[in-house]
Amino acid sequence: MLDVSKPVRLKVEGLNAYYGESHVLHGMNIEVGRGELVTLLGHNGAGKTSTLRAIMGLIRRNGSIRFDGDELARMPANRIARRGIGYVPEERGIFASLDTTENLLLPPVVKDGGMSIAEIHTLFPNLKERARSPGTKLSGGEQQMLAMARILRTGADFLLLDEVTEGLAPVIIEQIGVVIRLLKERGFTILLVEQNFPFAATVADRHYVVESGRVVDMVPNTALSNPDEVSRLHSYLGI
Ligand SMILES: Nc1ncnc2c1ncn2[C@@H]1O[C@H](COP(=O)(O)OP(=O)(O)OP(=O)(O)O)[C@@H](O)[C@H]1O
Repeated sequence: MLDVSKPVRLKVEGLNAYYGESHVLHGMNIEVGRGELVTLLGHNGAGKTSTLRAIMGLIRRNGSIRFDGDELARMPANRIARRGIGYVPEERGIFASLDTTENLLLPPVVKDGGMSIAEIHTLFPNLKERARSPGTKLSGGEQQMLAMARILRTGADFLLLDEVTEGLAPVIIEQIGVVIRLLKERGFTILLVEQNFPFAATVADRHYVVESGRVVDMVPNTALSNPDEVSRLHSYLGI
């Protein structure tokens, strides 16, 4: 259940989205309360990434996307980013020709309260050590940390994170988990797309299960102490 003590920041209702003629989201419904961490789980091609893209205005969509009381569904992408929503795409988007610090400084600041470079270096010590390394020389884990870090500098306080653990070693996944829990403690609100369910269960408040472009179930993380709930979730995910 949505924690009623937390005001809703994001309310997606009846969201449809399209790539050209291809209709990929079929009435998605999602709510994320202030300070919550909510995941989108589901098979490849279920529509998780497309949901994040539709929220950001990067693909054609209709339906309702209320964010902090404003309707985003008809807003262009550049205005949506300025509302304080930070998107970390699966492909990370690190510029190979720029070094770590140049990549870090690239996205424009959209809101007060963003992290300073010093704070970012405390959170991600690797990025300090690698400050002058070109993007191409960073490991997958360092690239992922950089992709998250540069959004934290912009002042965005609502994060859309797409598969931040994909292809990373367990020790790096653990570090990313520490950072995500710390961000939550600092009041960030996070919508996380994950294939790695064991990881998702260590950071999330609730999980939405996505199938064929719609939400088919919602499971609070606290319910996972019940083995029946775990096997229900596993059966959706084919674990
Ligand atoms: N650029 C694109 N052009 C056309 N169709 C696309 C494009 N990107 C995704 N799709 C289609 O949209 C549907 C939803 O894909 P989406 O990437 O949102 O799924 P996902 O749940 O994020 O899975 P994955 O983990 O594989 O990214 C799929 O049928 C996919 O083939």
